[in-house]
Amino acid sequence: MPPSMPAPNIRIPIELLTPTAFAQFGTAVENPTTAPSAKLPVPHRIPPPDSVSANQGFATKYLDVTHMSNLYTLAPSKKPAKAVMNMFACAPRNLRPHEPSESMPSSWGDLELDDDDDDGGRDDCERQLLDIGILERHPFTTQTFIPMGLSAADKHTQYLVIVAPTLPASASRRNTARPPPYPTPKLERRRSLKDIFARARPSPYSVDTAPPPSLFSRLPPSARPKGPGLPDLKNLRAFVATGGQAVTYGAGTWHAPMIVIGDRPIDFVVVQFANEVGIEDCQEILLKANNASHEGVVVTVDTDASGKVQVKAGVGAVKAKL
Ligand SMILES: NC(=O)N[C@@H](O)C(=O)O
Repeated sequence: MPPSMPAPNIRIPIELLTPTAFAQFGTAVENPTTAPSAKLPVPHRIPPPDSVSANQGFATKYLDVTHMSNLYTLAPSKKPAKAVMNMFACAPRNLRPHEPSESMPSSWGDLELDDDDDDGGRDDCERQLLDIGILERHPFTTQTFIPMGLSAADKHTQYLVIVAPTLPASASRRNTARPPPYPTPKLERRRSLKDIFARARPSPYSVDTAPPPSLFSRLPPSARPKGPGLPDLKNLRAFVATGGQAVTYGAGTWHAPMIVIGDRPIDFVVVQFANEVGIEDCQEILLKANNASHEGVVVTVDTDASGKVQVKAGVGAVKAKL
């Protein structure tokens, strides 16, 4: 049984998955010239500078669309990892009917998500609730989900990418008995006095030398491990992705197991590193509501008459009462 942590009573609105909005958690991979979130209309978009012509001019090749990190050299077991491609065939989730609650406002503030009389009651829009009872992370690897057989225009089947920032380790310590393995860069070997004098440069102010760039600072920001702490549930985010997008969770990013919304399953090819040491490959935490009458962490899922998930926060949000 995975360890658990207390969960606040909180309802989270859905945002549109865009590379910018998702940057602190990993990468949203999409074709920049056709992605719905891009600012310019499709005919006015030009390929970004890091693209090249390929296949005798019949293809545009976008370079390095996502980064894969393998941090297993820092794992306690020292067991090497290999690159793996698995397939997750994900069935649609059961949502529960909307009902008002006394949840605290999400980090977006009170978006009137819990009133009886807003969208939840309208004929052309349905509001349902998704309970989030578990999060997980892969401390030593990125993990990329690539949906198959789903069109960018598919309105009936979409997927949710649910992620949380990481709390500082100091705020997390009292909650878990023994901290699970997490990559920690090795400190530079203490230098001998002989080394120090051999490299000394006269300086009127200091004899310190600049610290060596750490292993992590050389990684792109989205790929850097997030720290060993617990998930910051009050700042959990829920993004809706289209079939035209893949998503990479940065190493150590807390996330919910993949959530499919709609009427059919989605198959994902999932690319990551793994060394088959359970606690190094995947760490889970159960979210337990503080009190039996509380519902815990809940994502509010609004769908229109066609079943398309509505964006209620961030870029492209449709305000309930406009
Ligand atoms: N994200 C998800 O659905 N599952 C995993 O990350 C997993 O490795 O089980």
